[in-house]
Amino acid sequence: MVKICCIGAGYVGGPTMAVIALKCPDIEVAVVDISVSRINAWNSDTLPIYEPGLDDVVKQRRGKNLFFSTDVEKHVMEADIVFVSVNTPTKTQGLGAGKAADLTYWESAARMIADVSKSDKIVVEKSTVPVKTAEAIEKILTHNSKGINFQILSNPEFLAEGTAIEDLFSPDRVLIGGRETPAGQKAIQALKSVYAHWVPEERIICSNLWSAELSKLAANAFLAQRISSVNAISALCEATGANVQEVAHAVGKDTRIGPKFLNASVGFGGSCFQKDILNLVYICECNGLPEVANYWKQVIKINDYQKSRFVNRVVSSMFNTVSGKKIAILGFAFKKDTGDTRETPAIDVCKGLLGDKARLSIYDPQVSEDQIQRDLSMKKFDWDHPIHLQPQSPTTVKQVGVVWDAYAATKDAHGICILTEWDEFKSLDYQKIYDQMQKPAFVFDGRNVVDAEKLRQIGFIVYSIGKPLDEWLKDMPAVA
Ligand SMILES: NC(=O)C1=CN([C@@H]2O[C@H](COP(=O)(O)OP(=O)(O)OC[C@H]3O[C@@H](n4cnc5c(N)ncnc54)[C@H](O)[C@@H]3O)[C@@H](O)[C@H]2O)C=CC1
Ligand SMILES: O=C(O)[C@H]1O[C@H](OP(=O)(O)OP(=O)(O)OC[C@H]2O[C@@H](n3ccc(=O)[nH]c3=O)[C@H](O)[C@@H]2O)[C@H](O)[C@@H](O)[C@@H]1O
Repeated sequence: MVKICCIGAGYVGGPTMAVIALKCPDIEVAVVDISVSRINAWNSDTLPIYEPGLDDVVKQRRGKNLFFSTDVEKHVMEADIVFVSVNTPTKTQGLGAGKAADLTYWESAARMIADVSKSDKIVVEKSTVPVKTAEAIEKILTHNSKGINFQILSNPEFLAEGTAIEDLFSPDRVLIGGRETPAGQKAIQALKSVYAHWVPEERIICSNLWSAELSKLAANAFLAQRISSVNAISALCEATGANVQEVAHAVGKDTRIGPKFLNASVGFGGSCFQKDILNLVYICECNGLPEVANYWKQVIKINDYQKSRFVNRVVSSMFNTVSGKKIAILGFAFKKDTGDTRETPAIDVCKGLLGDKARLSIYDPQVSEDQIQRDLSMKKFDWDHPIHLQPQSPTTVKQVGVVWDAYAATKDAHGICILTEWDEFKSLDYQKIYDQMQKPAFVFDGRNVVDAEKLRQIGFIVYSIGKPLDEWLKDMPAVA
């Protein structure tokens, strides 16, 4: 029986391996991690991550051909194929701080593989890494190996959170990069035969190592660029009276452009877009390409602009001060159908409002109070480290309350900011909410989820990203 071991039981390692175990009953899959609490959760009824459909897949295969363990070395030693899906955060100190990928966790995993291996192995980069990382990993593995043959493959993951299981069941493509040598090609075929259990052959793309590594960074950069493009247009829409949804619809009808990923928003979040673009920028700079670096940097600058533009709009609309005012924050996760808050735009918006001395009452159906408090007190990029190595927040942010219901969050509030597009926010009883709020009552819809006209009829002053402005808002320009 082929044995697979995956180092890193996170958002990628857990779901990816669970699906491989489901689709390949003839393969034994072990997912290992240094975090005891994460592995305990994977072995319990409450999985460490919320992802639609995941519980079912795990329950079907756990204990049969899917195992979660902290015995990292044993499972690596026994495996034929080792996936590495550990954190690759942005460096916060030293050379390349604020941009370059921190490969500490990757390097320690590679060194451990070299130390414990007693048989030939295929080592698969599942984490998103800088282009040319495979070369460095090869050096680590071959330097310490006692005549053992390691083949390195790049097999980046393209799943999106919230739809991870769907994406894994039916991926647009699976990308496998390897060395252009007979041994490299044989390794590619071995990994291809795993995916071929359920992915049609024409969707499995093979390439050289560097193309595979770079394709992942490029794909995320292109996706984020679309959002920054539509968000940039949303600012112009507000200034001119155009409606960004109508513009996006018209633009997306061009089959060369396509309709997906054109939703204007308060900004993109998530663990990867910003991190991967910063990484791309750094690689361009290191390769003497400052113009290319600056081009991609702009995608992040527009994203930061969009978040601060939103905060300015809230403050300026409310007579240029939110000091002491209660603001309800509906939604904290970086998108719907996930409890993940990594780089969520809600963090920057909340910090911006707190900077203006607002009192916040936050509700998200999937995010705990502890998580929100940690997010609001953590330093930028600190979140992207194994949980037990993250700084614990010594204090809680006093002006922040977390409640378990949208009605409690909005009671006596002056304004509401919708920051995640949870479906339930579309069908709230807004009349009831209006009745219990301070007047004038404001809704700032950062995700364009509410029916603005209906809310205006109730009496709300409504701001929707990229939509024609209320007279009230026109009179209160948001100047930083
Ligand atoms: N989250 C996502 O949707 C996607 C993430 N990626 C990439 O996949 C990689 C992993 O991301 P996530 O799964 O989101 O991160 P995560 O933080 O959820 O999981 C990483 C896990 O690796 C463990 N770990 C770190 N060093 C270890 C070591 N030496 N030995 C054993 N375990 C170790 C950590 O304890 C943690 O549980 C990153 O490079 C990310 O860019 C790629 C596609 C999608
Ligand atoms: O490398 C990764 O981590 C993953 O990053 C993204 O997936 P993810 O971050 O999980 O979620 P997305 O659906 O891409 O959303 C990212 C952010 O963009 C925002 N977004 C998305 C689409 C859109 O039209 N507008 C918009 O503001 C979302 O609300 C969210 O904050 C990519 O979609 C995945 O292909 C990739 O594998």
